[in-house]
Amino acid sequence: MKPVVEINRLTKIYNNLRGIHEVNMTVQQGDIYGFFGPNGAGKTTVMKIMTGLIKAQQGEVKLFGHPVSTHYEQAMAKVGVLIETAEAYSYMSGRRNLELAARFYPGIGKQRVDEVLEIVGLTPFQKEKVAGYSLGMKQRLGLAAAMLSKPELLILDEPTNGLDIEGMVHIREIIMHLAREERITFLISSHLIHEMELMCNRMGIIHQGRLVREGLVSEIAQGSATLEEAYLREIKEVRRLAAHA
Ligand SMILES: Nc1ncnc2c1ncn2[C@@H]1O[C@H](COP(=O)(O)OP(=O)(O)OP(=O)(O)O)[C@@H](O)[C@H]1O
Repeated sequence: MKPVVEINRLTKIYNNLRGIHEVNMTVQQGDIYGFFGPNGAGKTTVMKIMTGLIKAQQGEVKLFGHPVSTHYEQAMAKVGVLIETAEAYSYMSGRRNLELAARFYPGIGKQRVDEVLEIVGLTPFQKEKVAGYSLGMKQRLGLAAAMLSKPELLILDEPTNGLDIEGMVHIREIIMHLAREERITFLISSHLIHEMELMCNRMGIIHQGRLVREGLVSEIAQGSATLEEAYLREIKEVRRLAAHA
């Protein structure tokens, strides 16, 4: 089966010489893929290139077999995106925001708005202004907007960032429900290893702009008491090798 996401030798170096170097990643259909790394490791940069928000200097991203840089519309046709905190018009209701977003997609109407509100648990609050929403509710509204077009792949950058425990659990439950019931493939970035452990089947670890490990979460955690311990061991080894290079 063709991978849903293929990233090949992706490189982008900013003027300050930070960025990402030769990143290779593969997401298979049905994966909940955790893209894990500390603050500043390069997760958002990769995701912005993947979704055409910025350009790479080198390398390629293919979504459903289509290169993003040359065949953007085909590549993004079955993709929903939530990058950084979801932006919404705060003086409008949650529902009105979704209705406006739905106008971008031909054939997506009020019925789909009802469906996505239901999936993210915002039906009771749909008529309230977004200004009165909690951060968790705003994130769920962003997730609802990303789902409007019935995507087969959802790319979520730090979807639980800043949320309290209940907010995190709620987002996680929605993601796992969608993966199971609607067969949506997920690429989710996070700097919270516990989230990866609870939610993802496969993961990639990015460290200082380089993908240092990719594989099944169960494989990566093997031989360690926790995934956190496995990660720390991995990074120690990367630093040891770098010191001897
Ligand atoms: N527009 C920019 N100009 C210069 N440097 C940048 C820019 N965007 C990101 N960087 C740098 O590139 C590196 C990777 O940043 P990026 O935002 O991709 O990391 P991240 O893993 O998403 O971090 P976080 O978890 O904090 O969001 C960081 O060192 C960051 O400071």
